[in-house]
Amino acid sequence: MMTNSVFPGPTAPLASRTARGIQEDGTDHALDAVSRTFTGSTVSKSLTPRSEPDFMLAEFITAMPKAELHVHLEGTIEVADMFRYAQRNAVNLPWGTEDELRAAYTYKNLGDFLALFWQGCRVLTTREDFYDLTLAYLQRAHAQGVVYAEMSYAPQNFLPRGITVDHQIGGISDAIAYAREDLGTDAEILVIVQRHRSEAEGLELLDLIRPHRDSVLGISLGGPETNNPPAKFARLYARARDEGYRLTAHAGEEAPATYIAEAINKCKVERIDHGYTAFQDPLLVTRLVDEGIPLTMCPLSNQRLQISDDLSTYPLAHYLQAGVSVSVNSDDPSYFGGYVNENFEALVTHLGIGKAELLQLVRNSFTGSFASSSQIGAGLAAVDKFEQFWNN
Ligand SMILES: Nc1ncnc2[nH]cnc12
Ligand SMILES: [Zn+2]
Repeated sequence: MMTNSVFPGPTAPLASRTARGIQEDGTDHALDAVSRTFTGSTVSKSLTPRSEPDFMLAEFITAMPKAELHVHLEGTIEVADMFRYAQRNAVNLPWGTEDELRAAYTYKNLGDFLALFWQGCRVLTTREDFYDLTLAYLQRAHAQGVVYAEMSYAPQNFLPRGITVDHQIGGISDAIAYAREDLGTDAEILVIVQRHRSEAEGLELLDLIRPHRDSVLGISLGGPETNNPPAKFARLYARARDEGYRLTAHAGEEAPATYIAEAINKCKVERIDHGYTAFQDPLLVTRLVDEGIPLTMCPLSNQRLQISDDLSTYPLAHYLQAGVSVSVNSDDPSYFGGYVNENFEALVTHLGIGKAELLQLVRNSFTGSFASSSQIGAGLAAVDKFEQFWNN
């Protein structure tokens, strides 16, 4: 299939997969060699964070085969494309120039960000827009070594403007088919139910997407978290489970750990998006390990939304050490200053993690996915092969 996109594809070249060897700096970055205590939101550690990721480590990050499990398609509109979509669809934007738009990308909190994010959604209108948006993300993800992506999007961002789910899911699915064939990157759709809307509206959404059941792998809950607890959607999740969807929810992004426990207990989710605040309840962290419930964490998002004011105390290190299946993801990459690899690089820079942790994180990205067991096996085998290749 040929793409009919009017947008230029991303230009980032695939990093060489032939480069070998990481220069260890004498300090082993393996977590078990590190003394870490975790109290409240503070991780103290003996490692010195790097001022920036080593060149070779950045190359290692790009070359690692990986899955991305938490990315909002609407959050992948690049600044220049925002203006192109707006022009093509005759949508007025409140920003006159790309620089003005970029200057608006500072957020006090999640609500502040969502107000801007919803403005951005207004430029997407046609089936072709959804196709172009999805393909542009998958090309970028492919260039970053992503071999499998679970891409979220919220149909309720578009339904009030009369944009049908047929156009939305149709455009996204066509781009997935193209990327699978042309890039070899596989992808699935997760539909987000907006938590500030009623459960009844969410149930109507389940009715609307039912004809596309085969194109949608799972359901998540997104939007403003505080005062919109998961239990509000318990019936919706029960129905989604009956219909065979895989289940996840944003929880513990800005709200306390009780929201994470509630998503697991009341909505029976299999995975948690973010889970940043899990550290507030050590028994919950143990439960995540014991029950194998993964967290899809997004460091740059948490930093830009002022959830984590200092990535050198980012709790991912603690969760990884405790044995939680935590993965690294970009959330809304064009709004938060980086795609998945920039998120990995931020962890190297601020937490001082090294190759062993990076490999564990990408293994978790496959085992924590909703892919079939054969796809997960293939992803893990690709990581094993990569590790052997790199070590020899
Ligand atoms: N970070 C985020 N949290 C909740 N809902 C979102 N929708 C898009 N980005 C989101
Ligand atoms: Zn998210």
